[in-house]
Amino acid sequence: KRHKFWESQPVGQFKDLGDTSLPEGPIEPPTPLPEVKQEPYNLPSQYEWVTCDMDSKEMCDEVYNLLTANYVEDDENMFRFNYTKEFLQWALRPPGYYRSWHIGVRVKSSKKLVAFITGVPARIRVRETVVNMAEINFLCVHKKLRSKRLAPVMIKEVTRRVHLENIWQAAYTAGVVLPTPITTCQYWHRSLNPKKLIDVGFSRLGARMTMSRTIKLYKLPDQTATAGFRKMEPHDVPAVTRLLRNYLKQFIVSPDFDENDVEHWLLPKENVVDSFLVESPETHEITDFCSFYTLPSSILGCQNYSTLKAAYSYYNVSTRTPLNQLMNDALIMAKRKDFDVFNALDVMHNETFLKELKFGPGDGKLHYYLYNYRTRHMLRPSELGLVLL
Ligand SMILES: COc1cccc(CC(=N)NC(=O)c2cccnc2OC2CCNCC2)c1
Repeated sequence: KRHKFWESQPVGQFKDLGDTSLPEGPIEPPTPLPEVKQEPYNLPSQYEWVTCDMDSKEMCDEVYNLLTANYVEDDENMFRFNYTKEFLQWALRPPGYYRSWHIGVRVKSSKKLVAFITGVPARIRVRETVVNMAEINFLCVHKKLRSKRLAPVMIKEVTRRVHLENIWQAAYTAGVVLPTPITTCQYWHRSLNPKKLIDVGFSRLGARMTMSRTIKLYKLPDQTATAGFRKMEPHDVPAVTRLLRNYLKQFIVSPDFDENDVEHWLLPKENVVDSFLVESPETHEITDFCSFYTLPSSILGCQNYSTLKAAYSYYNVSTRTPLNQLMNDALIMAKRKDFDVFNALDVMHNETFLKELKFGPGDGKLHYYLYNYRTRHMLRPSELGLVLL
């Protein structure tokens, strides 16, 4: 399948895959800032660019409504991501964010928001090199405007605005194969509310399984098992930052989080992100950490339910508590918070708990990409320490 647009971009090309003579690192050098295109790319004449100020309630509502009706669906078009407004405000306003990287496209006549793409700044380490990157996300074109080639010009425009801030690399994921993934992850699901998951068609009753047997199979205790397991609090930020930085060192690609980043991305925020840690009752040392973010999905075409409440595994660190026990406590907390399913990718050490804690494989893959940065080889998912929203 020809990738007309991507073959023109500084990304690893399929034809270069075997070529080990190509060094790891930037594919193209930075452009001198005065030479970066100063004016926005041209849109088809009936459309105009709009910078989406997520602090504005009206703008946030418009973005939410566009995504709720037009964003990513599963392969069988039974579910569509339903990011909440508070989640979008959290995801798009991390330390050092640029409002100009929250880009919308309006119809000039009706002023209707019909497309969206975003970037947020992130320091990402690749082996020993920390690179200032943009994390690109929420690329969405209204269903009625698909295959009008809007996506390429939106990608070029967000790239131009990122270049204006002297940033030359980016990280993004997609459910489709583009030139060229740095790794391809399998996603897994752990049922928390199997009856609802079967009712809405997310899961199927196993062969030779009754509903009551299935409910019993996925039943979880009411109480967590780990002594010292508790919700993360603001005063934990320095210790959690140390724990997480030390743990992420072992992966080839991972965020280079500082205390400001940890405060933003990992302090609990209701209906957005939950995080827990283990504080040793004897020494009061923080020895383990687990977290998950809240990303509901709309259930398309179902009478009884309209929303699937899903938790997505975020960053987890185990140095004293066995990872399986730590993650089982995370499942117990997710169940207590009325989540229907707990999702995870096979990144970092997740493989160990996926099998043990009754996760089932999903029916799709998530591919990770770097823009303008070549890695020597493709990574195994277990070498990746980066979770994007
Ligand atoms: C259950 O509702 C869905 C609604 C839309 C798509 C999918 C399947 C899917 N594409 N899932 C994932 O991409 C996925 C599965 C497990 C963990 N993280 C994931 O994606 C995250 C990270 C990338 N941006 C979307 C959220 C499921």
